[in-house]
Amino acid sequence: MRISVIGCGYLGAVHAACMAELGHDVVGIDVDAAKIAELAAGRSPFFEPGLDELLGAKDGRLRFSTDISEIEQARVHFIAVGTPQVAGGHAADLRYVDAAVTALLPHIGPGHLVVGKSTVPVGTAARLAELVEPTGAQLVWNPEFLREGFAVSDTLSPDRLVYGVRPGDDRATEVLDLVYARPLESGTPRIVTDYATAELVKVSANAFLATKISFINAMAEIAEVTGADITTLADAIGFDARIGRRFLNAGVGFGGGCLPKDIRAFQARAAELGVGQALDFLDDVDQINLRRRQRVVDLLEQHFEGLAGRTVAVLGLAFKPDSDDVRDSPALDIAQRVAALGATVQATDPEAIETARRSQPQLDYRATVDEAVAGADAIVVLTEWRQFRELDPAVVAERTSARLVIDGRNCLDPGAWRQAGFTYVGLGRP
Ligand SMILES: NC(=O)c1ccc[n+]([C@@H]2O[C@H](COP(=O)([O-])OP(=O)(O)OC[C@H]3O[C@@H](n4cnc5c(N)ncnc54)[C@H](O)[C@@H]3O)[C@@H](O)[C@H]2O)c1
Ligand SMILES: O=c1ccn([C@@H]2O[C@H](COP(=O)(O)OP(=O)(O)O[C@H]3O[C@H](CO)[C@@H](O)[C@H](O)[C@H]3O)[C@@H](O)[C@H]2O)c(=O)[nH]1
Repeated sequence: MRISVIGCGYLGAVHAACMAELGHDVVGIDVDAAKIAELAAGRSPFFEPGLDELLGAKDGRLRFSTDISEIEQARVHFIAVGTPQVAGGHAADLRYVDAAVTALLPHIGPGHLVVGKSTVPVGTAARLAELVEPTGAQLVWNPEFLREGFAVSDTLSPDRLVYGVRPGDDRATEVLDLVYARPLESGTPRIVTDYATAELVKVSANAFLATKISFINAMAEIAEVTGADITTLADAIGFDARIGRRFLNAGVGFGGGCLPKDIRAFQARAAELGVGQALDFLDDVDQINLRRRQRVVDLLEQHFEGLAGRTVAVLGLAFKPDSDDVRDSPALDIAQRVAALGATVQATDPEAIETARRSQPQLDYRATVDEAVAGADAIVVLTEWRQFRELDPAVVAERTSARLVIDGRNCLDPGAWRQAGFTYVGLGRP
Protein backbone atom coordinates (compact mmCIF):
# COMPACT_ATOMS: atom_id res chain seq x y z
CA MET A 1 0.00 0.00 0.00
CA ARG A 2 1.26 3.53 -0.80
CA ILE A 3 1.13 5.69 2.30
CA SER A 4 1.99 9.25 3.25
CA VAL A 5 2.53 10.53 6.79
CA ILE A 6 2.11 14.28 7.26
CA GLY A 7 4.07 15.46 10.32
CA CYS A 8 7.24 13.56 11.26
CA GLY A 9 7.69 14.30 14.96
CA TYR A 10 7.70 11.79 17.82
CA LEU A 11 4.53 10.19 16.47
CA GLY A 12 4.82 10.62 12.70
CA ALA A 13 8.45 9.59 12.22
CA VAL A 14 7.83 6.37 14.14
CA HIS A 15 4.59 5.76 12.30
CA ALA A 16 6.24 6.27 8.89
CA ALA A 17 9.13 3.94 9.75
CA CYS A 18 6.80 1.29 11.15
CA MET A 19 4.49 1.44 8.12
CA ALA A 20 7.54 0.76 5.92
CA GLU A 21 8.50 -2.06 8.29
CA LEU A 22 5.01 -3.53 7.74
CA GLY A 23 5.83 -3.65 4.01
CA HIS A 24 4.20 -0.45 2.76
CA ASP A 25 5.66 2.19 0.46
CA VAL A 26 5.89 5.33 2.59
CA VAL A 27 6.65 9.02 2.16
CA GLY A 28 6.96 11.15 5.30
CA ILE A 29 6.30 14.89 4.96
CA ASP A 30 7.22 17.66 7.39
CA VAL A 31 7.58 21.43 7.15
CA ASP A 32 10.77 21.24 9.25
CA ALA A 33 13.56 20.90 6.67
CA ALA A 34 16.22 20.03 9.26
CA LYS A 35 14.12 17.17 10.61
CA ILE A 36 13.44 15.86 7.12
CA ALA A 37 17.16 16.03 6.25
CA GLU A 38 18.00 13.89 9.31
CA LEU A 39 15.27 11.36 8.56
CA ALA A 40 16.20 11.19 4.89
CA ALA A 41 19.77 10.41 5.96
CA GLY A 42 18.42 7.47 7.98
CA ARG A 43 18.93 9.14 11.35
CA SER A 44 16.27 9.81 13.95
CA PRO A 45 16.05 13.51 14.92
CA PHE A 46 15.16 12.44 18.48
CA PHE A 47 15.95 9.52 20.79
CA GLU A 48 13.56 6.62 20.49
CA PRO A 49 14.76 3.04 21.01
CA GLY A 50 14.69 0.98 17.82
CA LEU A 51 13.87 3.86 15.48
CA ASP A 52 17.32 4.31 13.94
CA GLU A 53 17.35 0.64 12.95
CA LEU A 54 13.99 1.02 11.20
CA LEU A 55 15.07 4.15 9.35
CA GLY A 56 17.89 2.17 7.72
CA ALA A 57 17.64 0.26 4.45
CA LYS A 58 14.05 -0.25 3.35
CA ASP A 59 14.75 -0.89 -0.36
CA GLY A 60 13.59 2.64 -1.16
CA ARG A 61 10.23 2.04 0.51
CA LEU A 62 10.73 4.88 3.03
CA ARG A 63 11.31 8.43 1.81
CA PHE A 64 11.06 11.83 3.48
CA SER A 65 10.35 15.20 1.90
CA THR A 66 9.21 18.73 2.62
CA ASP A 67 7.28 18.77 -0.67
CA ILE A 68 3.62 17.95 -0.05
CA SER A 69 3.06 17.13 -3.75
CA GLU A 70 5.09 13.96 -3.18
CA ILE A 71 2.05 12.44 -1.55
CA GLU A 72 0.23 12.16 -4.87
CA GLN A 73 1.38 8.58 -5.45
CA ALA A 74 -0.01 7.58 -2.05
CA ARG A 75 -3.63 6.60 -1.41
CA VAL A 76 -3.64 6.59 2.40
CA HIS A 77 -2.56 9.81 4.14
CA PHE A 78 -1.92 9.86 7.88
CA ILE A 79 -2.18 13.21 9.70
CA ALA A 80 0.36 13.18 12.55
CA VAL A 81 1.05 16.89 13.15
CA GLY A 82 1.15 18.45 16.62
CA THR A 83 -1.86 19.62 18.64
CA PRO A 84 -0.18 21.58 21.47
CA GLN A 85 -1.89 23.73 24.07
CA VAL A 86 -2.84 27.17 22.70
CA ALA A 87 -0.64 29.96 24.00
CA GLY A 88 -2.24 31.42 27.12
CA GLY A 89 -5.07 28.86 27.28
CA HIS A 90 -5.96 25.23 27.81
CA ALA A 91 -7.57 24.31 24.49
CA ALA A 92 -5.80 22.34 21.76
CA ASP A 93 -4.24 24.44 19.03
CA LEU A 94 -5.60 22.98 15.80
CA ARG A 95 -3.77 25.26 13.42
CA TYR A 96 -1.28 22.56 12.36
CA VAL A 97 -3.99 19.98 11.72
CA ASP A 98 -5.99 22.52 9.72
CA ALA A 99 -2.90 23.54 7.74
CA ALA A 100 -1.96 19.92 7.02
CA VAL A 101 -5.45 19.02 5.78
CA THR A 102 -5.67 22.21 3.70
CA ALA A 103 -2.29 21.40 2.13
CA LEU A 104 -3.50 17.89 1.29
CA LEU A 105 -6.70 18.92 -0.47
CA PRO A 106 -5.22 19.79 -3.92
CA HIS A 107 -3.48 16.41 -4.03
CA ILE A 108 -6.26 14.00 -3.07
CA GLY A 109 -9.37 12.69 -4.80
CA PRO A 110 -11.62 9.68 -5.14
CA GLY A 111 -10.02 6.53 -3.77
CA HIS A 112 -7.85 8.43 -1.27
CA LEU A 113 -8.23 7.92 2.46
CA VAL A 114 -7.21 10.63 4.95
CA VAL A 115 -6.46 9.11 8.35
CA GLY A 116 -6.30 11.35 11.41
CA LYS A 117 -3.84 10.17 14.08
CA SER A 118 -3.23 13.41 15.98
CA THR A 119 -5.03 13.81 19.32
CA VAL A 120 -7.90 16.23 18.70
CA PRO A 121 -10.94 17.63 20.51
CA VAL A 122 -14.14 15.71 19.88
CA GLY A 123 -15.90 17.20 16.84
CA THR A 124 -12.72 17.85 14.85
CA ALA A 125 -13.08 14.83 12.54
CA ALA A 126 -16.64 15.74 11.56
CA ARG A 127 -15.48 19.28 10.75
CA LEU A 128 -12.49 18.07 8.71
CA ALA A 129 -14.64 15.54 6.83
CA GLU A 130 -16.58 18.49 5.40
CA LEU A 131 -13.32 19.68 3.83
CA VAL A 132 -12.07 16.29 2.68
CA GLU A 133 -15.23 14.74 1.23
CA PRO A 134 -15.83 17.30 -1.57
CA THR A 135 -12.56 16.03 -3.15
CA GLY A 136 -14.07 12.53 -3.32
CA ALA A 137 -11.67 11.26 -0.62
CA GLN A 138 -12.82 9.82 2.71
CA LEU A 139 -11.77 10.60 6.28
CA VAL A 140 -11.26 8.18 9.14
CA TRP A 141 -10.03 8.96 12.69
CA ASN A 142 -7.52 6.43 13.97
CA PRO A 143 -6.12 7.73 17.26
CA GLU A 144 -2.66 6.66 18.37
CA PHE A 145 -1.87 5.22 21.80
CA LEU A 146 1.90 4.69 21.57
CA ARG A 147 4.12 5.49 24.54
CA GLU A 148 7.44 7.24 24.01
CA GLY A 149 10.29 4.90 24.82
CA PHE A 150 8.19 2.01 23.45
CA ALA A 151 6.93 3.78 20.35
CA VAL A 152 8.21 1.25 17.82
CA SER A 153 6.87 -1.85 19.55
CA ASP A 154 3.60 -0.08 20.44
CA THR A 155 3.11 0.83 16.76
CA LEU A 156 3.99 -2.61 15.41
CA SER A 157 1.99 -4.44 18.11
CA PRO A 158 -0.64 -2.05 19.50
CA ASP A 159 -2.97 -2.97 22.38
CA ARG A 160 -5.90 -2.11 20.11
CA LEU A 161 -6.77 -0.29 16.90
CA VAL A 162 -9.62 2.19 16.86
CA TYR A 163 -11.23 3.36 13.59
CA GLY A 164 -13.68 6.24 13.72
CA VAL A 165 -15.58 6.16 10.41
CA ARG A 166 -18.63 7.74 8.82
CA PRO A 167 -21.53 5.38 9.57
CA GLY A 168 -21.59 2.73 6.83
CA ASP A 169 -18.16 3.62 5.43
CA ASP A 170 -17.04 0.02 4.95
CA ARG A 171 -14.35 0.97 2.47
CA ALA A 172 -12.40 3.03 5.02
CA THR A 173 -12.37 0.00 7.32
CA GLU A 174 -11.29 -2.34 4.52
CA VAL A 175 -8.39 -0.06 3.57
CA LEU A 176 -7.18 0.37 7.16
CA ASP A 177 -7.44 -3.40 7.64
CA LEU A 178 -4.97 -3.78 4.75
CA VAL A 179 -2.66 -1.15 6.27
CA TYR A 180 -2.69 -2.95 9.62
CA ALA A 181 -2.90 -6.49 8.22
CA ARG A 182 0.07 -7.76 10.23
CA PRO A 183 -0.98 -6.60 13.72
CA LEU A 184 -4.55 -7.71 12.96
CA GLU A 185 -3.34 -11.17 11.98
CA SER A 186 -1.55 -11.32 15.34
CA GLY A 187 -4.87 -10.79 17.08
CA THR A 188 -4.85 -7.04 17.83
CA PRO A 189 -8.41 -6.06 18.82
CA ARG A 190 -10.00 -3.58 16.43
CA ILE A 191 -12.90 -1.31 17.29
CA VAL A 192 -14.84 0.30 14.45
CA THR A 193 -16.96 3.19 15.63
CA ASP A 194 -18.05 6.75 14.81
CA TYR A 195 -15.82 9.83 14.77
CA ALA A 196 -16.89 11.17 18.17
CA THR A 197 -16.31 7.88 19.97
CA ALA A 198 -12.90 7.42 18.38
CA GLU A 199 -11.80 10.93 19.35
CA LEU A 200 -13.12 10.43 22.88
CA VAL A 201 -11.47 7.02 23.31
CA LYS A 202 -8.12 8.76 22.93
CA VAL A 203 -8.63 11.65 25.34
CA SER A 204 -10.51 9.58 27.90
CA ALA A 205 -7.70 6.98 27.93
CA ASN A 206 -5.19 9.73 28.69
CA ALA A 207 -7.52 11.30 31.27
CA PHE A 208 -7.81 7.92 32.98
CA LEU A 209 -4.04 7.37 33.00
CA ALA A 210 -3.44 10.87 34.39
CA THR A 211 -6.11 10.28 37.05
CA LYS A 212 -4.52 6.99 38.07
CA ILE A 213 -1.14 8.70 38.56
CA SER A 214 -2.65 11.61 40.47
CA PHE A 215 -4.67 9.20 42.61
CA ILE A 216 -1.52 7.48 43.83
CA ASN A 217 0.21 10.83 44.26
CA ALA A 218 -2.72 12.05 46.38
CA MET A 219 -2.27 8.93 48.52
CA ALA A 220 1.43 9.83 48.73
CA GLU A 221 0.45 13.18 50.24
CA ILE A 222 -1.53 11.32 52.91
CA ALA A 223 1.30 8.82 53.41
CA GLU A 224 3.71 11.70 54.06
CA VAL A 225 1.75 12.93 57.08
CA THR A 226 0.96 9.48 58.46
CA GLY A 227 4.29 7.68 58.05
CA ALA A 228 2.80 5.17 55.61
CA ASP A 229 4.76 3.83 52.62
CA ILE A 230 3.21 4.60 49.23
CA THR A 231 5.18 1.88 47.45
CA THR A 232 3.87 -0.85 49.72
CA LEU A 233 0.38 0.65 49.45
CA ALA A 234 0.56 0.63 45.63
CA ASP A 235 1.77 -2.98 45.60
CA ALA A 236 -1.02 -4.02 47.94
CA ILE A 237 -3.89 -2.31 46.12
CA GLY A 238 -2.36 -3.27 42.78
CA PHE A 239 -2.79 -6.98 43.50
CA ASP A 240 -6.53 -6.39 43.10
CA ALA A 241 -6.95 -7.15 39.41
CA ARG A 242 -9.67 -4.51 39.20
CA ILE A 243 -7.10 -1.88 40.17
CA GLY A 244 -3.84 -3.26 38.73
CA ARG A 245 -0.30 -2.20 39.70
CA ARG A 246 0.64 -0.44 36.44
CA PHE A 247 0.61 3.39 36.47
CA LEU A 248 0.59 3.48 40.26
CA ASN A 249 4.15 4.73 40.62
CA ALA A 250 4.10 7.74 42.92
CA GLY A 251 6.70 10.44 42.46
CA VAL A 252 7.05 13.79 40.72
CA GLY A 253 4.13 12.96 38.49
CA PHE A 254 3.25 13.03 34.83
CA GLY A 255 4.62 15.27 32.13
CA GLY A 256 5.40 15.02 28.45
CA GLY A 257 3.80 16.20 25.25
CA CYS A 258 0.54 14.32 25.92
CA LEU A 259 -1.04 13.76 29.35
CA PRO A 260 -0.82 17.35 30.70
CA LYS A 261 -2.02 19.12 27.57
CA ASP A 262 -4.58 16.44 26.73
CA ILE A 263 -6.42 16.65 30.07
CA ARG A 264 -6.51 20.43 29.78
CA ALA A 265 -7.76 20.37 26.19
CA PHE A 266 -10.39 17.79 27.14
CA GLN A 267 -11.68 20.08 29.89
CA ALA A 268 -11.70 23.07 27.54
CA ARG A 269 -13.70 21.11 24.96
CA ALA A 270 -16.17 19.82 27.56
CA ALA A 271 -16.74 23.41 28.70
CA GLU A 272 -17.40 24.47 25.10
CA LEU A 273 -19.95 21.66 24.86
CA GLY A 274 -21.68 22.90 28.03
CA VAL A 275 -20.62 19.87 30.11
CA GLY A 276 -17.53 21.32 31.75
CA GLN A 277 -18.65 20.09 35.17
CA ALA A 278 -18.27 16.48 34.04
CA LEU A 279 -14.52 17.00 33.95
CA ASP A 280 -14.04 19.33 36.92
CA PHE A 281 -12.16 16.51 38.66
CA LEU A 282 -9.40 16.86 36.08
CA ASP A 283 -8.55 20.22 37.66
CA ASP A 284 -7.65 18.30 40.81
CA VAL A 285 -5.74 15.72 38.79
CA ASP A 286 -3.70 18.57 37.30
CA GLN A 287 -3.20 20.35 40.64
CA ILE A 288 -2.14 17.19 42.54
CA ASN A 289 0.33 16.55 39.75
CA LEU A 290 1.86 20.02 39.87
CA ARG A 291 2.00 19.98 43.71
CA ARG A 292 4.36 16.98 43.59
CA ARG A 293 6.89 19.04 41.64
CA GLN A 294 6.78 21.79 44.26
CA ARG A 295 7.08 19.17 47.02
CA VAL A 296 10.63 18.34 45.89
CA VAL A 297 11.56 22.02 45.85
CA ASP A 298 10.04 22.46 49.35
CA LEU A 299 11.93 19.43 50.71
CA LEU A 300 15.22 20.91 49.50
CA GLU A 301 14.43 24.36 50.83
CA GLN A 302 13.40 23.01 54.23
CA HIS A 303 16.47 20.82 54.52
CA PHE A 304 18.91 23.64 53.77
CA GLU A 305 16.78 26.51 55.11
CA GLY A 306 17.02 28.28 51.76
CA LEU A 307 18.74 27.32 48.53
CA ALA A 308 20.84 30.38 47.71
CA GLY A 309 24.44 29.35 47.24
CA ARG A 310 23.67 25.61 47.37
CA THR A 311 24.54 23.16 44.62
CA VAL A 312 21.98 20.56 43.64
CA ALA A 313 22.79 17.60 41.40
CA VAL A 314 19.76 16.76 39.26
CA LEU A 315 19.78 13.26 37.78
CA GLY A 316 17.23 13.11 34.97
CA LEU A 317 15.75 15.77 32.70
CA ALA A 318 13.52 13.81 30.32
CA PHE A 319 9.84 13.45 31.28
CA LYS A 320 10.38 9.68 31.40
CA PRO A 321 13.25 7.23 30.80
CA ASP A 322 14.23 6.09 27.29
CA SER A 323 13.22 9.43 25.82
CA ASP A 324 14.95 12.75 25.14
CA ASP A 325 11.60 14.55 25.33
CA VAL A 326 11.49 17.39 27.87
CA ARG A 327 8.07 18.79 26.93
CA ASP A 328 6.40 19.67 30.25
CA SER A 329 8.96 17.49 32.00
CA PRO A 330 8.54 17.41 35.80
CA ALA A 331 12.31 16.95 36.06
CA LEU A 332 13.22 20.02 34.03
CA ASP A 333 10.49 22.05 35.72
CA ILE A 334 11.86 21.18 39.18
CA ALA A 335 15.42 21.88 38.03
CA GLN A 336 14.49 25.36 36.86
CA ARG A 337 12.47 26.09 40.03
CA VAL A 338 15.47 25.11 42.17
CA ALA A 339 17.76 27.29 40.05
CA ALA A 340 15.30 30.19 40.36
CA LEU A 341 15.73 30.00 44.16
CA GLY A 342 19.43 30.71 43.83
CA ALA A 343 20.90 27.20 43.73
CA THR A 344 23.40 26.03 41.16
CA VAL A 345 21.80 23.08 39.35
CA GLN A 346 24.25 20.54 37.94
CA ALA A 347 22.01 18.45 35.74
CA THR A 348 22.60 15.31 33.76
CA ASP A 349 20.56 12.89 31.67
CA PRO A 350 21.62 10.05 29.37
CA GLU A 351 19.77 11.49 26.35
CA ALA A 352 17.99 14.76 27.15
CA ILE A 353 20.78 17.28 27.80
CA GLU A 354 20.53 18.89 24.36
CA THR A 355 16.73 19.12 24.36
CA ALA A 356 16.81 20.49 27.93
CA ARG A 357 19.49 23.04 27.10
CA ARG A 358 17.30 24.45 24.33
CA SER A 359 14.52 25.35 26.76
CA GLN A 360 16.55 26.00 29.97
CA PRO A 361 19.98 27.24 28.86
CA GLN A 362 20.81 28.70 32.30
CA LEU A 363 21.32 25.30 34.00
CA ASP A 364 24.79 23.80 34.40
CA TYR A 365 24.64 20.65 32.26
CA ARG A 366 27.07 17.85 33.06
CA ALA A 367 27.81 14.89 30.81
CA THR A 368 28.06 12.25 33.55
CA VAL A 369 26.66 11.45 36.98
CA ASP A 370 30.14 11.84 38.45
CA GLU A 371 30.40 15.37 37.09
CA ALA A 372 26.87 16.22 38.22
CA VAL A 373 27.36 15.12 41.83
CA ALA A 374 30.85 16.62 42.21
CA GLY A 375 30.70 19.40 44.79
CA ALA A 376 26.93 19.03 45.25
CA ASP A 377 25.05 19.54 48.52
CA ALA A 378 22.15 17.30 47.50
CA ILE A 379 21.28 14.75 44.83
CA VAL A 380 17.79 14.67 43.32
CA VAL A 381 16.72 11.80 41.06
CA LEU A 382 13.88 12.94 38.79
CA THR A 383 13.82 10.47 35.90
CA GLU A 384 14.14 6.75 36.62
CA TRP A 385 16.70 5.88 33.95
CA ARG A 386 18.20 2.43 34.46
CA GLN A 387 21.64 4.10 34.79
CA PHE A 388 20.39 5.95 37.89
CA ARG A 389 18.42 3.07 39.39
CA GLU A 390 21.54 0.92 39.22
CA LEU A 391 23.93 3.46 40.76
CA ASP A 392 26.05 2.06 43.57
CA PRO A 393 25.47 4.51 46.45
CA ALA A 394 28.81 3.59 48.00
CA VAL A 395 30.59 4.69 44.81
CA VAL A 396 28.47 7.86 44.56
CA ALA A 397 29.34 8.69 48.17
CA GLU A 398 33.03 8.78 47.19
CA ARG A 399 32.38 11.23 44.34
CA THR A 400 30.34 13.81 46.26
CA SER A 401 30.09 15.68 49.49
CA ALA A 402 26.26 15.52 49.26
CA ARG A 403 24.65 13.49 52.03
CA LEU A 404 21.01 14.11 51.04
CA VAL A 405 19.34 12.16 48.22
CA ILE A 406 15.78 12.91 47.20
CA ASP A 407 14.28 10.10 45.16
CA GLY A 408 11.61 11.81 43.05
CA ARG A 409 10.68 8.54 41.33
CA ASN A 410 10.92 6.12 44.28
CA CYS A 411 13.32 4.15 42.14
CA LEU A 412 16.29 3.75 44.51
CA ASP A 413 16.85 1.25 47.31
CA PRO A 414 16.42 3.34 50.49
CA GLY A 415 18.34 0.85 52.64
CA ALA A 416 21.38 0.80 50.37
CA TRP A 417 21.57 4.61 50.16
CA ARG A 418 21.18 4.99 53.92
CA GLN A 419 23.87 2.40 54.48
CA ALA A 420 26.19 4.41 52.23
CA GLY A 421 25.71 7.39 54.54
CA PHE A 422 22.96 9.31 52.76
CA THR A 423 19.80 10.78 54.22
CA TYR A 424 17.25 9.20 51.84
CA VAL A 425 13.93 10.95 51.18
CA GLY A 426 11.38 9.36 48.85
CA LEU A 427 7.99 10.81 47.92
CA GLY A 428 5.25 9.28 50.02
CA ARG A 429 7.73 7.11 51.90
CA PRO A 430 8.72 7.34 55.54
N1 LIG B 1 4.35 11.81 21.13
C1 LIG B 1 3.54 10.81 21.43
O1 LIG B 1 3.93 9.91 22.17
C2 LIG B 1 2.14 10.76 20.90
C3 LIG B 1 1.39 9.58 21.05
C4 LIG B 1 0.07 9.55 20.62
C5 LIG B 1 -0.49 10.69 20.04
N2 LIG B 1 0.25 11.82 19.92
C6 LIG B 1 -0.36 12.97 19.26
O2 LIG B 1 0.24 13.06 17.98
C7 LIG B 1 0.34 14.40 17.55
C8 LIG B 1 1.79 14.71 17.23
O3 LIG B 1 2.53 14.65 18.42
P1 LIG B 1 4.13 14.60 18.40
O4 LIG B 1 4.54 14.29 19.77
O5 LIG B 1 4.62 13.76 17.27
O6 LIG B 1 4.46 16.15 18.07
P2 LIG B 1 5.80 16.75 17.45
O7 LIG B 1 5.78 18.20 17.77
O8 LIG B 1 6.97 15.92 17.83
O9 LIG B 1 5.61 16.57 15.87
C9 LIG B 1 4.73 17.31 15.09
C10 LIG B 1 5.38 17.50 13.72
O10 LIG B 1 4.44 18.07 12.82
C11 LIG B 1 5.14 18.95 11.96
N3 LIG B 1 4.19 19.84 11.29
C12 LIG B 1 3.52 20.91 11.81
N4 LIG B 1 2.73 21.45 10.88
C13 LIG B 1 2.88 20.71 9.75
C14 LIG B 1 2.31 20.77 8.44
N5 LIG B 1 1.40 21.68 8.13
N6 LIG B 1 2.72 19.85 7.53
C15 LIG B 1 3.64 18.92 7.85
N7 LIG B 1 4.21 18.82 9.07
C16 LIG B 1 3.84 19.70 10.01
C17 LIG B 1 6.13 19.63 12.88
O11 LIG B 1 7.20 20.24 12.16
C18 LIG B 1 6.58 18.46 13.77
O12 LIG B 1 7.71 17.81 13.22
C19 LIG B 1 -0.25 15.24 18.70
O13 LIG B 1 -1.62 15.43 18.43
C20 LIG B 1 -0.09 14.33 19.89
O14 LIG B 1 -1.00 14.62 20.92
C21 LIG B 1 1.54 11.88 20.31
O1 LIG C 1 3.00 5.14 37.33
C1 LIG C 1 3.36 6.09 36.64
C2 LIG C 1 3.39 6.05 35.22
C3 LIG C 1 3.79 7.19 34.52
N1 LIG C 1 4.16 8.32 35.18
C4 LIG C 1 4.55 9.52 34.42
O2 LIG C 1 3.54 9.82 33.48
C5 LIG C 1 4.09 10.45 32.33
C6 LIG C 1 3.56 9.81 31.08
O3 LIG C 1 4.06 8.49 30.97
P1 LIG C 1 3.61 7.54 29.77
O4 LIG C 1 2.14 7.55 29.71
O5 LIG C 1 4.30 6.26 29.92
O6 LIG C 1 4.25 8.31 28.53
P2 LIG C 1 3.72 8.96 27.18
O7 LIG C 1 4.71 8.57 26.16
O8 LIG C 1 3.44 10.41 27.45
O9 LIG C 1 2.35 8.21 26.80
C7 LIG C 1 1.06 8.71 27.12
O10 LIG C 1 0.64 9.68 26.20
C8 LIG C 1 0.63 9.22 24.83
C9 LIG C 1 0.25 10.39 23.96
O11 LIG C 1 -1.12 10.65 23.98
C10 LIG C 1 -0.34 8.06 24.70
O12 LIG C 1 -0.34 7.62 23.35
C11 LIG C 1 0.07 6.95 25.65
O13 LIG C 1 -0.86 5.87 25.57
C12 LIG C 1 0.12 7.51 27.07
O14 LIG C 1 0.58 6.50 27.97
C13 LIG C 1 5.59 10.38 32.50
O15 LIG C 1 6.05 11.65 32.96
C14 LIG C 1 5.80 9.33 33.58
O16 LIG C 1 6.95 9.55 34.34
C15 LIG C 1 4.13 8.35 36.58
O17 LIG C 1 4.45 9.38 37.19
N2 LIG C 1 3.74 7.23 37.27
